[in-house]
Amino acid sequence: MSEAPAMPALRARGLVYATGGRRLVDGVDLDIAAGQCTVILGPNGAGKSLLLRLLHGLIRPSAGRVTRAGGREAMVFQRPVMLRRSVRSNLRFALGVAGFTGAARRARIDEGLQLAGLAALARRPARLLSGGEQQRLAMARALVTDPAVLFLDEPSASLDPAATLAVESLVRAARARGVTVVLVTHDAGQARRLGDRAVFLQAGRVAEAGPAAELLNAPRSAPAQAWLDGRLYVPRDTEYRDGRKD
Ligand SMILES: Nc1ncnc2c1ncn2[C@@H]1O[C@H](COP(=O)(O)OP(=O)(O)OP(=O)(O)O)[C@@H](O)[C@H]1O
Repeated sequence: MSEAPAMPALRARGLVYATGGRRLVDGVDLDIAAGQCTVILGPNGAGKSLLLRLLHGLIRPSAGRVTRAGGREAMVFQRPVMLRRSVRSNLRFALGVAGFTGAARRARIDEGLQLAGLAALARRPARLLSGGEQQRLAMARALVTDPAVLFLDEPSASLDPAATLAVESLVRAARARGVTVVLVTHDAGQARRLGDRAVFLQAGRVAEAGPAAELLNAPRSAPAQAWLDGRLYVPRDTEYRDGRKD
């Protein structure tokens, strides 16, 4: 018996983002599997953050389109954006924007404090928390609104190893709740720990996509192989300014 393939949470077709005459995202076709964690990998400047913003709808594509299965979406950035209010108020405000009121909101505030491990600091101004605590709060604030899709742009890039693991356990909590996670990371170890699927971007294009374990353990494309080996990938037809060729 053949199973009907699950409807993707997001589908990008022919996605282009061009500015200043450069195609920074250059014809991306991608299905983001529902309920899974997709990691987006690639070197600096490959277009990972732009692709994430296009998928989330924060920026408009120059060409192509994103279709979505529906539901609420939330995004967490590398540097958490905290309101100048208490930890509790940050949760309260996000829940209000998402339409939760009354007892349901109060219950979710408590849940968020537990998720973030910040119940003891509920009344503290959020901006006085450590970077790791702020990022846990940002993740919990996103999760308590029950998003269908959670976009994460290098959520642990500025954090130490312990704080990174705390953020990763919140990603697992999201995944366990059935949230579709799309995670941009520079950390191959993190991609291995969290990724179900992986997409490798190079110069705005998908160089390779597939199950995360396969892409990370046995990459087929030269750019992904070079990145995993810690080498600089230089396309064969690259011309150097001094006239030498690769
Ligand atoms: N609004 C913009 N206008 C012009 N160029 C931009 C804009 N946003 C990003 N870029 C450029 O587009 C390219 C891709 O940027 P992007 O931030 O998506 O890369 P990235 O893969 O996330 O990189 P990094 O790993 O360094 O964060 C870079 O060369 C960047 O300088």
